Amino acid sequence: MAAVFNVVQVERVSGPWDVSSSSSSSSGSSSRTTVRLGLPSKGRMAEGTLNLLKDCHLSVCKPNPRQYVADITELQNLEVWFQRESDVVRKMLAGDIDLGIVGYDVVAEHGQDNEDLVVVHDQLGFGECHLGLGIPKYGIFENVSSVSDLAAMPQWTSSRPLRIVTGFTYLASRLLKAKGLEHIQLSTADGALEAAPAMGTADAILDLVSSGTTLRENNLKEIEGGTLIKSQGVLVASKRALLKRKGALDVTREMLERLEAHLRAKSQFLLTGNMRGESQEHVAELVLRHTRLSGLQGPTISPVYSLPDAGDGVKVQYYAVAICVHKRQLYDAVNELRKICGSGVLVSPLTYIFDEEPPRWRQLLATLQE
Ligand SMILES: Nc1ncnc2c1ncn2[C@@H]1O[C@H](COP(=O)(O)OP(=O)(O)OP(=O)(O)O)[C@@H](O)[C@H]1O
Ligand SMILES: O=P(O)(O)OC[C@H]1O[C@H](OP(=O)(O)OP(=O)(O)O)[C@H](O)[C@@H]1O
Ligand SMILES: [Mg+2]
Repeated sequence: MAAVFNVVQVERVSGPWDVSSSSSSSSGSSSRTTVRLGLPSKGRMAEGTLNLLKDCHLSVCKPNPRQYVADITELQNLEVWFQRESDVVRKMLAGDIDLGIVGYDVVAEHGQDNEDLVVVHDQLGFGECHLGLGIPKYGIFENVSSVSDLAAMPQWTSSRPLRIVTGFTYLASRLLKAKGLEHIQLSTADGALEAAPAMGTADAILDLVSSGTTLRENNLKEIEGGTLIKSQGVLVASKRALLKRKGALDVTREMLERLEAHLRAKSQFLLTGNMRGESQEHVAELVLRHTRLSGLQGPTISPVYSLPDAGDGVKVQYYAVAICVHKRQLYDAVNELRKICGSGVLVSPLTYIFDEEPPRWRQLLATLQE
C-alpha cells in the first residue's frame, strides 16, 4: 500500500501534479501551431471515446494500441494524442494539450479545481459511474446504512480514525469532511481496493462504482449519502488554449456541435408514413389532435403525387407524414399512426439533429468572458 495521509496533511500537500506550476506553459507550447486533443490511450474510456467520435464522423485512425498520435481528417490543424486519462488532464494544465475527452472523475481529481479547466460538454453518455464509499456489510458496520450513521460511530477518534483507501485523495480530502466525517485517514492503492477491508488494511474504500458487482463480491455495501461525485465521459478544455491558441475555439465549436447534434439524434427515430386526407391541414389536424406525435416542432406533411387510373394530370390522395419519435416510443408511435389510417411506415435512424446554437456553446463563451 502506498503513502498514508492524514486528511489535514493531504489538504496542505500538493497533489500528484503541482497545480501552482500549471500557469506557466511548458516549453514549446506557446510556439505550437497545431491544436492538440488528448484521448484515453487504454482502458474503459478509450473504446467509448473512439466510438462516439466515429458516430460523429470524426474518425480517429488508431491501427494499433501502441500508436500514440493520430489525426482526424475532418478537423484541420488538429493532432490527437493518446494518453492515460490523468495525463490528459495534467498535460492540459501544463499547456501541452488543449482539449480532451476523459471521465469527469479524472477532471475532478487531477484538475484539482484549477480555473483553467472548463468542461465544454458534461454528458457524453458513456463511462457512467460514481465515486462512492464502500463499507463492510458485516461486523461493526452491519447496521450502518448512511454516512451520518458512519460518522456517529464511537469507534472513530483522532487517535483511531476511520481508515479509507482510495485513488481519489484530492476529492476525498475535500468532500468527506463536508459529509460530517471528522476523523478519517486516507491511504492510496492502485487497484483492487475492495480487498482492503477484508485484509484489515482499511476500514472502508472510496472508489468508482458502476454495476456494483465488485463491492458485492467483496462483501461491501454502499450507504446513503456515500456518493461523492457522479461521472461520465466529458469534453474538457483549457481556457487559456481556447482564448489564445489559433483554431482551438473553432475546433471546439465543431466538436461540440457534432456531439450535441449526435447525442440528441441518437435517442430518436425518423418515421415516415403515408396518410389519406383531404389536404395537408386536414392530415396535420389528424396527427396533432388524435395522436401524441408532434415531432421536434410539429409533423412535416407533404403531398404524395400519383397518376390516377383514368384521366390525365396528377392527383394527390396521400400525404407523407415525417415525424421524430423517441426510440422507446417507436411501437406506440406506429400504432398511433395506424389509428389515423397511416400506412407504409418507414423507420430510419438519425445521425444528427442540428438545432439552433447549442446552449452549451453560449455557456462556454460566457465562461471564457469571466
Ligand atoms: N466501474 C468503473 N470502474 C472504474 N472506472 C469506471 C467505471 N465505469 C466507468 N469508469 C470510467 O473509466 C475510467 C477508468 O477506466 P479504467 O479502469 O479502464 O482505467 P484505469 O483505472 O485508469 O486503468 P487501470 O484500471 O488499468 O489502472 C474512470 O476514470 C471512469 O471515468
Ligand atoms: O461497480 P463495478 O462495475 O463492479 O466496477 C467497479 C470496479 O471497477 C474498477 O476497477 P477496475 O476494473 O478498473 O480494476 P482496477 O482496480 O484494477 O483498476 C473500480 O476501481 C472498481 O473496482
Ligand atoms: Mg481501473
